Amino acid sequence: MKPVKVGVCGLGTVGSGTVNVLIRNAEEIARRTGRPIIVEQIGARRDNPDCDTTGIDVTRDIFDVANNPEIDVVVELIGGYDVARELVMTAIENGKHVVTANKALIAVHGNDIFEAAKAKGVIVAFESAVAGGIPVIKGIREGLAANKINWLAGIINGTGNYIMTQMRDYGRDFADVLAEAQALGYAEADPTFDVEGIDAAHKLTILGSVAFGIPLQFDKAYTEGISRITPLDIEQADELGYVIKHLGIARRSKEGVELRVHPTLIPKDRLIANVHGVLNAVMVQGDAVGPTMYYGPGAGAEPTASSVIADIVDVARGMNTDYSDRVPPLGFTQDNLDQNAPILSMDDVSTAYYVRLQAVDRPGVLARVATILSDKGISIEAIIQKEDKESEMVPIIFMTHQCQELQMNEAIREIESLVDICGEVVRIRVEDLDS
Ligand SMILES: NC(=O)c1ccc[n+]([C@@H]2O[C@H](COP(=O)([O-])OP(=O)(O)OC[C@H]3O[C@@H](n4cnc5c(N)ncnc54)[C@H](O)[C@@H]3O)[C@@H](O)[C@H]2O)c1
Ligand SMILES: N[C@@H](CCO)C(=O)O
Ligand code: NA
Repeated sequence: MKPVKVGVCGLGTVGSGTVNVLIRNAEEIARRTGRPIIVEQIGARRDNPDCDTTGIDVTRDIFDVANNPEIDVVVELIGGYDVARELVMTAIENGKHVVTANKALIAVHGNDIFEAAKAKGVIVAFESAVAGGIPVIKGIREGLAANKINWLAGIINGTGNYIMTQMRDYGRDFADVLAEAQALGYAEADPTFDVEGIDAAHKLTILGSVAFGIPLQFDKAYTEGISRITPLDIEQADELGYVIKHLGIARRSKEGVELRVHPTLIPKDRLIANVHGVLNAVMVQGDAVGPTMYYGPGAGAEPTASSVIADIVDVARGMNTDYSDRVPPLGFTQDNLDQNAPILSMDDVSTAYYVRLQAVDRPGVLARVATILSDKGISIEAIIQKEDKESEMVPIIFMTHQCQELQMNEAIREIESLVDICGEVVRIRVEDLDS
């Protein structure tokens, strides 16, 4: 059979990993596809010492690849929004299939890209864009196709999980661990995307669309990062039987769809609470199957290449079929996407909370705070008051039952205005993730 000719654009961490694994495992991959997959051309600004490109045509202009009539599949691994969009649209316009690891691109421009791909009858595949090496897109889109999915929750940024794990287990400094994650090739070109939850929100947007059959709506996802998590809260959570994880949560109810990324307290005995370092995990709850979990490396050259190549294999198998016989990009046919499902604002979301405040150690303070919470209809599950003999300030922690975020925000504003409360009230959402 004719070989499938691939053009790889971008020869950084993922690009070099992809070329290396395609060459190393060429025989094993061809045993699966029934025909060879060949790296026909590479578009790279510069050579990469981690990748031997001997015998491969290397061009400095990635658009040479998108316009090369020999090429069947353009693999976009340059990252970013604008040039990547232009490259992918050019490739589609030229009738080429596209594989991309770029979650920013799919989350923000995916609806247009999928429409263009449909018009041209080409495949756009993006398994590596979410949770690196874990086949979670395929797992949800194909493996759970029988289910009505109720919710999913995932640790979907390897860099962030790596930082939080190193801070918690070794007391290491945030900036040091971030620099290490960058050196290991885990971080985004702009690492604030990792730390402030933007990368996780890109991935969550994609997961939500694949789970619920809704258009991609990154602009409506709520995003909160990990940069304000303190060692004190990590320690307090631990004492209370919780781990703090940076989660992306998508939930569907009759009110609408929740799409939110934020630090979250999870009971220590949940499997997902024990996912550490660069590892990622996504829990998905389907009505027929119940809770499931997908686990593995969320970043890094070859784990990500593993998913990029799985997509190339899918293209090799599907490229000669009719468009309507293929798995649609989001797993639901494009004309059956639910255009009207509202994405809830964070004010309308209900969760339980961990609330920590610093109060002057004077009689009546605790009662005043409890009264504010109760006036807002927030019921308290536990109060923990710490003694600090060195200071006249005491830390107080409230664990609450579920309440609406709007009520909690109002309560926090009132608590912060009390004279005996010092500084900002810390609030971290709590999720049980039990069923
Ligand atoms: N690193 C990971 O673990 C990982 C995992 C999953 C997904 N991704 C995604 O994969 C993509 C690539 O990430 P990476 O970590 O390999 O980044 P990287 O910075 O290591 O590599 C990107 C490469 O593309 C090149 N490039 C950028 N613009 C170019 C242009 N116009 N012409 C030619 N070359 C250009 C850069 O010079 C660089 O070598 C991103 O979308 C990223 O979000 C990365
Ligand atoms: N920067 C991303 C790469 C994988 O998508 C992460 O750390 O998870
Ligand atoms: Na994946």
